Amino acid sequence: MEPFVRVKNVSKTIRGKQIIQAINFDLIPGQITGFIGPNGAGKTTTIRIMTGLMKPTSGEVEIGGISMQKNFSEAIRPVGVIVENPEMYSYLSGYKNLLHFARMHDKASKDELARIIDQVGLTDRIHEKVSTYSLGMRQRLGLAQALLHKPKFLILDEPTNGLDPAGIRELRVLLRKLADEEGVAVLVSSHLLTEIELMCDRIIIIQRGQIVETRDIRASQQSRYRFDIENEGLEILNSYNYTFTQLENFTIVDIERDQVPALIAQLVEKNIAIYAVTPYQESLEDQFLQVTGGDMHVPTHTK
Ligand SMILES: Nc1ncnc2c1ncn2[C@@H]1O[C@H](COP(=O)(O)OP(=O)(O)OP(=O)(O)O)[C@@H](O)[C@H]1O
Repeated sequence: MEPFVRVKNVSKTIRGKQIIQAINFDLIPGQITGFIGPNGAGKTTTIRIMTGLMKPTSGEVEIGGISMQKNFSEAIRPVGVIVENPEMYSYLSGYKNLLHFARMHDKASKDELARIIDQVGLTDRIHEKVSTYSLGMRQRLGLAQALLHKPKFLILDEPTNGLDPAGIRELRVLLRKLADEEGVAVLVSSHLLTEIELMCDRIIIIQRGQIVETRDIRASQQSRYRFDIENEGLEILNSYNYTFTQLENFTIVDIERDQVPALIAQLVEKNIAIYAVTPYQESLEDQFLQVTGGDMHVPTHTK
């Protein structure tokens, strides 16, 4: 499918310091992409550029085929942004806040407003003042605000900060629905890898201002097998050109399920002892640490 968002060779230098370097990635309609990286890797900077809060030093962001750098007001139209602490008027009700934002953006009809409020699960409390809302409810109101102008691309920066497990689950279900039913392209940045793992179809890992990995996490979970075999087996894997990773006590081979019997037969033919073969479900945390080399923190952070 054609990407809806294209980040093309985007770099940012601030006061002589290169914060991000020639970043490239695409986002596809209907896909939820997780944007992860160690502290200070450049996530917020990239997101600020993608939402027009910051200009890139070079490169370009295209949304729906329109360059943000050439035609910002057109390009930003289909973008919905959810920030960590959405700005709300706490002395007004949730409903009045939404009406206010609806007037600012587009003319969402009352029916549409009711549908969005229902979608984010705030129908029962929408006429109460925002000052009485929990953090989770404010977050949902922020999401409703972003949904007012029917975004085709939704960016969420650390969306689950302060949400309880039920709130996180609700957000996950809602994002899935928006992606599946309305074809929204979603980008979620988060530190919580288990949450990204449950929520996303794809991950992009950024480290020291560069994209170090783009991976389809749904597919990758089904195409890796763990082989507990004697060491001589590794030569056989090499000779048949399998892609594999040798870990401490076992080997992970990148193969599809229907290739497993053939590999077992090849190993048996060469008299390699096989102790076990199991589908390998690597956690996102393991993948992340492998890719970033355990670099969870870059100490130069001065935000
Ligand atoms: N205005 C600025 N001036 C100087 N350096 C900056 C500025 N903004 C960001 N940086 C630096 O750029 C790097 C990337 O910052 P950024 O906030 O994009 O990272 P991040 O991946 O979002 O980190 P975190 O996960 O901690 O929020 C950091 O080293 C930060 O100190």
